[in-house]
Amino acid sequence: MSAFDGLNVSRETFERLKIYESLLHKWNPRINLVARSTLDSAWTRHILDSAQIYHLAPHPVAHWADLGSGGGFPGLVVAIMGMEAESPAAVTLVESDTRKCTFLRTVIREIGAPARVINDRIENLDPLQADVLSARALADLTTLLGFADQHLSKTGMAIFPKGESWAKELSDAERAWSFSHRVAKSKTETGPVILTVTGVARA
Ligand SMILES: C[S@@+](CC[C@H](N)C(=O)[O-])C[C@H]1O[C@@H](n2cnc3c(N)ncnc32)[C@H](O)[C@@H]1O
Repeated sequence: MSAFDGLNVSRETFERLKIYESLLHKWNPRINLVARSTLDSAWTRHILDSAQIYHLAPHPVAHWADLGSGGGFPGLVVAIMGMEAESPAAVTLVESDTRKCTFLRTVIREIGAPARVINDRIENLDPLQADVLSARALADLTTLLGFADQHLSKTGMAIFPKGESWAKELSDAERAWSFSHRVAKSKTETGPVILTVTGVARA
């Protein structure tokens, strides 16, 4: 499979993602944006893995917020993929690490992506009122649902990729939160899933 297959995007979007990938390779030795062991397979492990999250959202989306973005996964991939259809129209990336924020702003500027970066802790922010909220490798589901309660609009959808312990996280979270969910299998790995969650409220 070539890098272009598996994505189902235009040549222009593909070229933008390739610029992002090359900046990731350039910056990663100085700032640990992704684990060094995953850099050689960054296209699959990070870019394709994030691209599948884009397709799970109910487009068109006005405001997408990505929490704990790190090197931009999935939020910056989502912002780049959405440029042609203008969905999402705006992306907010929240990241507490200042050096990672500098990287994110550099990629955004180079590509002209419709994203802004908030360099702060999630807990400090006023409600973002996002239509879609994503977070990859940030926290357990119970904690993530607390963030969704704070930052997702009432009719919004949260999208959380989860590892093999997802079923246990789900039953733990159901003790503290009431919500509806769907489970989609990851297309890039066997075992992990992507949870889409709506209607989050305290149980
Ligand atoms: C394990 S990394 C995952 C990064 C990215 N989402 C990914 O999947 O590659 C978690 C990121 O969340 C950031 N982070 C952790 N807690 C945070 C908080 N409370 N507010 C904002 N950022 C946070 C960390 O600085 C780190 O960059």
